[in-house]
Amino acid sequence: MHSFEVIGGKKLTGEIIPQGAKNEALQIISAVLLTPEKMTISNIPDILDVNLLIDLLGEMGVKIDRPQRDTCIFQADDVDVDYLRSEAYRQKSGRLRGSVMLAGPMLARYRKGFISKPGGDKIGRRRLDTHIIGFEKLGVRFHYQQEEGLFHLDAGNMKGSFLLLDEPSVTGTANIVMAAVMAEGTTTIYNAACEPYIQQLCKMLTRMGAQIRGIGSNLLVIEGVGYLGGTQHRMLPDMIEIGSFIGLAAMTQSDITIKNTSVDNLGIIPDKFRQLGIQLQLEGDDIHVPEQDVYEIQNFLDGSVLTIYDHPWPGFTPDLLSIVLVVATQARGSVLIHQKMFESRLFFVDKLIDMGAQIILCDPHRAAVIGLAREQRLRGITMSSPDIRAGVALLIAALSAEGRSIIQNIEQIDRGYQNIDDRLRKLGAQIFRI
Ligand SMILES: CC(=O)N[C@H]1[C@@H](OP(=O)(O)OP(=O)(O)OC[C@H]2O[C@@H](n3ccc(=O)[nH]c3=O)[C@H](O)[C@@H]2O)O[C@H](CO)[C@@H](O)[C@@H]1O
Ligand SMILES: C=C(OP(=O)(O)O)C(=O)O
Repeated sequence: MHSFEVIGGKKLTGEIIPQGAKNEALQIISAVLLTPEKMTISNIPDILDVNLLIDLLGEMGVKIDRPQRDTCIFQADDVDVDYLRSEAYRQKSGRLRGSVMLAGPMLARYRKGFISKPGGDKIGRRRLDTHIIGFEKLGVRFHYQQEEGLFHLDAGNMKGSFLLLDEPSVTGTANIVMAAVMAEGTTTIYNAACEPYIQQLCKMLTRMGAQIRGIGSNLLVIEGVGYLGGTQHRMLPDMIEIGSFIGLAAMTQSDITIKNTSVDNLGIIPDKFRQLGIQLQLEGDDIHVPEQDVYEIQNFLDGSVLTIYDHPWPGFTPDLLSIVLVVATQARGSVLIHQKMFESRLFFVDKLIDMGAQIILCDPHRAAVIGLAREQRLRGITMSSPDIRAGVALLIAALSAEGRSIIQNIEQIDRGYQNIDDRLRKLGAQIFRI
């Protein structure tokens, strides 16, 4: 188990390029199972979760050529369907959330699928009802085998249908779309997730020969086709990494330019940081965060205290709330952070409180932050990273703090941030892997 040693309090400067998007990569790489033809995927982030998924595909018999670290050519022309029942599959897939999205393409192509308890962040209940009920509406039969901890899915003859999802689940929508593109007839998915990563998946599937209308909306209409061919696809930059870098720059009083951010795909993210008083300058597709002494949290128009909460796209992503929370600890003013989707994602605030932050954890979903307006610095401490985004929030806190911090359990951070220590050192950060 590695840790990061961080000597805080240093201002950073320079340019940083965001990695390809983790959560897009997990969808796109699962989709290569839909065709026996070659799929060339680029801008793949070199991170634990994505590499695990690529390994899983390799073990299923998918041919993988990796001419560059960020590019893979996949060919799923000889897949071992039964591998998904093996103990090895259960072990590996249990380490990442994204593995659940192998089921949709497997059902489409082989009419069979298995879902074991997927991994991912332990941030509260993460149910799979939307996935399973969605498949069921397409005619898939399922049974849960308790001893194996495995959902067995059997598609027989999958038929398009009308689906009103009980919630716009991101991986659930991706899974159902990937199953429906090769089901017979028309599938209508209402209350679908519609974030840029789902849009990217749908656009790629269309290039492969799928027929999908309504891309970008919460109403997708899919006409099933009998065959999909190969294509090329490039991942968007990771919007959560971009948000994390904005927060990092503000909190450490740094001057950072985040390159090639695909601003049009960031939705409301820049505005949420602006509500915290952070200046952002858009320079083409780059975001420049200039050095700022104090940033002041805005109130709502009626003068009441700002609340920042998560909401399905185009609302604010839950994956950036931990970052917003940590950044608010050094702002002038107060904000209520309301994490509606996940029930165990705010508990890391006890570490920020130990560092000197003023936070009241009202309940598992809400934390009130009273900003210190830089009148008092946070103090470095030893802490452990509970999940991927809390891990980066703690890293940002440590980089801004007085003195030395140790962050343990950094495998959580490595799940989603590529060589973060090297990249931050290039900006002048004192961070060491120990
Ligand atoms: C691999 C991947 O892509 N992971 C992302 C994906 O996870 P994932 O697809 O697992 O998340 P879901 O969209 O299914 O839902 C996340 C949680 O929010 C709850 N929920 C969801 C929608 C809603 O309207 N109300 C509600 O309460 C769900 O019950 C669940 O507990 O989407 C999440 C929500 O953006 C992100 O945090 C994860 O990073
Ligand atoms: C919760 C996240 O990831 P996962 O769904 O892979 O656990 C995340 O990326 O913030």
